Amino acid sequence: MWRRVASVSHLTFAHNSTVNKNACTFKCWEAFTTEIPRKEKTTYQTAKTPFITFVLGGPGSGKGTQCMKIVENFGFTHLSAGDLLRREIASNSADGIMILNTIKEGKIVPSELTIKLIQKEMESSDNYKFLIDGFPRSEDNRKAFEQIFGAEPDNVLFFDCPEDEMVKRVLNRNQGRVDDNIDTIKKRLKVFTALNLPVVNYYLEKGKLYKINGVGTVDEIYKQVHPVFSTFNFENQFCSEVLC
Ligand SMILES: Nc1ncnc2c1ncn2[C@@H]1O[C@H](COP(=O)(O)OP(=O)(O)O)[C@@H](O)[C@H]1O
Ligand SMILES: Nc1ccn([C@@H]2O[C@H](COP(=O)(O)OP(=O)(O)O)[C@@H](O)[C@H]2O)c(=O)n1
Ligand SMILES: [Mg+2]
Repeated sequence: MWRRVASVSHLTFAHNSTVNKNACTFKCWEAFTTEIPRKEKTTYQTAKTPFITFVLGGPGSGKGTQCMKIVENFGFTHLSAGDLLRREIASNSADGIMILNTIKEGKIVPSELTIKLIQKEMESSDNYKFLIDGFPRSEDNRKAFEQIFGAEPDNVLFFDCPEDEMVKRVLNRNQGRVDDNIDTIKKRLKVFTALNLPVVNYYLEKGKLYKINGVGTVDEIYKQVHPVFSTFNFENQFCSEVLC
């Protein structure tokens, strides 16, 4: 029988990443000593190192839709940067108006703000597998994430979809979003090409990018996505050190 004894602000990042322990959260679990005698070796099950996937693609390329399927099949926690920003607007926070105006213009919200929202979600999660959807949307987003978290993603999905298909999907999305109109979509597509594609190329050069053809049915597209995750043995992704 296991019980959670600590949830402190450290997440240990992937084995191949620089570790900034102050940025994150880990959970440790300890056996009830009354019920299970302590063994010589260790009685601790250490936290699993976070597994981070960035999910990139233009507006309407299907990021959110495919993330839902990855969640169902692989138990990831889905963090959509856009959803977190919209939640911030809805909560009437001090930054709400600025975020709303930025989204209406199809521009990028200051990186520190978006990262703070992502970080908060990760710290309060019991999970260690995260899909970070719609982030990083610029080189500034990417560099700020690396600086603040001291870590890089384990892998990056990129949904490659022609503009006319993306426009069609966004205009039919019907979620009442302030940016799902033709004027804002045109601006978002320009921002995507100018600011997000350099991030895609950065991860391509690093060998971390999985380019997915974003045209086809949801299931056809997911058939390309599934093998990206089925090759990982998540169960063995433990911390390399004893943390508590
Ligand atoms: N393969 C697909 N074919 C047709 N429509 C799709 C497909 N994938 C997603 N959609 C629809 O397109 C819209 C945009 O998808 P979404 O997942 O929200 O994209 P993104 O998060 O990249 O903006 C949604 O209404 C969604 O239901
Ligand atoms: N990293 C991010 C992600 C989104 N955003 C803003 O939020 C908007 C909507 O993002 P989203 O990811 O929900 O959009 P979709 O690609 O899902 O259509 C973007 O157009 C940006 O204005 C941002 O500023 N920075
Ligand atoms: Mg989305």
